Formats: sequence, structure tokens, C-alpha cells
Amino acid sequence: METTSDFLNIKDVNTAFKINGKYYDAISHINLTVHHDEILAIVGESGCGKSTLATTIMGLHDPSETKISGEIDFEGTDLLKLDEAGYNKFRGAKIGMIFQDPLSALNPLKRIEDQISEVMTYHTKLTAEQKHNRVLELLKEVGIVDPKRTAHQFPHQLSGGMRQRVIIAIAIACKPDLIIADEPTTALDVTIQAQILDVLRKIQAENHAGIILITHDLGVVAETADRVAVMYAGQIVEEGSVEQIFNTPKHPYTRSLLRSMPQRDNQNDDLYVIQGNVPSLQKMPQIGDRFAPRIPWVKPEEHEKNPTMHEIEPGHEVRCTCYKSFSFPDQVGSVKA
Ligand SMILES: Nc1ncnc2c1ncn2[C@@H]1O[C@H](COP(=O)(O)OP(=O)(O)OP(=O)(O)O)[C@@H](O)[C@H]1O
Repeated sequence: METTSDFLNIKDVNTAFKINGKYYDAISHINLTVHHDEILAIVGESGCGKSTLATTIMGLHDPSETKISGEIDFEGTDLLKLDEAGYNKFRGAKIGMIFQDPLSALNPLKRIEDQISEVMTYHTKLTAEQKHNRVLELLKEVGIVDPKRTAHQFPHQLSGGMRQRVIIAIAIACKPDLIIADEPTTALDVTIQAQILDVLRKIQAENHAGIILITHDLGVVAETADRVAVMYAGQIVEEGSVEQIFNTPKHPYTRSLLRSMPQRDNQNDDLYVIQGNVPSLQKMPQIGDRFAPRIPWVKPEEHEKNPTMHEIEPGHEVRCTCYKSFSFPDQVGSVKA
């Protein structure tokens, strides 16, 4: 789905890691588009390649240990062709990143004001006074009630939620077009999670940014995202609007993920458990449907030999034709919560 507001086009991207001298793909043939004014969620179990995709976009891999191919067209520049100095012009300026663990992303020895100012010193020509005012403005924008006090504090003096707000302030300091948020609320309790997601939504609306939100929490996706890409074993297996993915999920993996999600109104406490595990990189099947071993009751002939993406309605794509015949058998994989 391409519109004039596309500004990030990921085309056929593969990232392979060197393990014992051999390269193994962690993400394979990724195609994705991000638009201004939207939150695209990337979901999937641990080990599906979500963070690898984020760090590939951000150019955070050591080239001597990683092989990356494809194209990441960001506003007309192929990010994958940039050297470190070239990337540094984008990171922090046009692309902001929010990580799961705010404590390790902050320098324990520097005051909050200095850490937020640093990114502006690097990417803008603002004077010291302008930067000071912008720091206070940013802290207010991310919902910190006493910006002056917080600006003067060190990371260890702040709660986890406050630290994550500071990380968001750093990520948005230069008004980036793209924000990549990797599990931004995982380490926080539920109330704080909701507040941080509100901040992200507000920023996205005000700055017209596009946000890639990486999470394994489907509740967060339902509340926050506009579009969703579901990843399994390094591939995108389904992509669509949040309504399409939640109301008419097609791929057996998407349906399994949704069925394994606790429902507030679930009457009988039954939780579906997806049998087996995401394969390790060395054991990744190179042909056939990568999810097939976890749904052994589906006949081999119902899977494609080389599963491709199929558009089933505008904006809604699913990998492999097995979705057409997939159903959950009565007795498989269901356990009492
Ligand atoms: N530097 C690395 N070297 C070797 N293998 C790696 C490296 N980084 C990630 N992997 C492997 O790549 C696969 C994808 O990992 P990745 O962290 O991208 O998944 P994820 O979906 O983000 O998981 P999580 O939700 O746990 O962060 C996993 O099998 C992981 O073990």
C-alpha cells in the first residue's frame, strides 16, 4: 500500500548474523512501508526478528559480524549505503529511537538536561539558551510535571516511567520523521504503560511522525497502532490495518497469537498455547512454511512450497495459502489458564 505520505520503504531486506563462521538469516525478505501520521506495530514472539529489524533500520550492526542486503529508502536516501558518519546525521535527528530499558540508555553520570541538550548540540545550531528552553518544553511535552527540577536531576533519581519519558524527550528533541520504539513499555507497570502510550500517540499526532512500535503485547497494539505487521521466524506473515488484523486475522500464526491473548471477558479461562518454539537461526527451515511444524494437523499439501504474500483485500496481506483451510482442532493446544 503506497501513498504520497510514504517516507520509509523497506525493500527485500535480509540481515544475517555470523555464528561459528557461518551466516544465518535473522530476518528474510522484509518489505514494509511506513507513512507519516501512523503507528505501525511489529508483533511476534520473542526471537522472531523484531529487534533485528529495528537495529537494521538504525544501522546498529557491526559489519564484520553481520551481512545485510536489500534497500531501506528513507526520504530518498538508501540507509544501507551509508557509512557510520552518514548514519550519524540521521540517527537522533530524523530518526529517533526508544529502547526497552531506559536506565541503560541514559548516562548515569550526566544530568537529564545535559543528556537532552547533547542531541541538539550535535544536530542543530541552537544557542545554549534556546536549548535550555527546548529541554524544558520537551520535558513538559512528555508529561513531566516539574521540568525544571527533572532537568537538574540524574537518572537514578527518577522512576522507571520518568526515565522512559526522558528517553522519549531525547528521541523527539530534533522532531524526527521516524521514531522506532522497541518494547517501550515492557519494563513498566500497567498504569505507567498507558501514560507512555498516550505520550507516544500525542507526539505522533503533533509531529506528524511515523512510529514503528515493536511489541509482543497485543493489548498495546490494539490500543495504539494503526497498522500491524506480524512477524514469525524472521518473515512477515501478515500485514494489515489494526481492524483487519484483530477482526479478520488470516494467517494461522496471527490467529494463534490472538487466541493465546487473555481476554477480559473470557468466560471459561481457556488460554491457547502455541505448541513448540520459534526455530533458532541455525535450524530455520529454508523452504516451506516456517510455521508448519507448529500446526502439524494441517496437511503438507495445504502449505505453499515457497510461501509468498497474497493480498486478500486492500492493505491486508497474508503469507502462504494455508490460511484458506486452517482451523483449530478441538483438542490441540488448549490449556486452562
Ligand atoms: N547479534 C546476534 N548474533 C547472533 N544471533 C542473533 C543476534 N541478535 C539476534 N540474534 C538471533 O536472531 C533472532 C531474532 O532475534 P531478535 O532479538 O531480533 O528477536 P525479537 O523478535 O526482537 O525477540 P525479543 O522480543 O526477545 O527481543 C533470534 O534467534 C536471536 O537469537
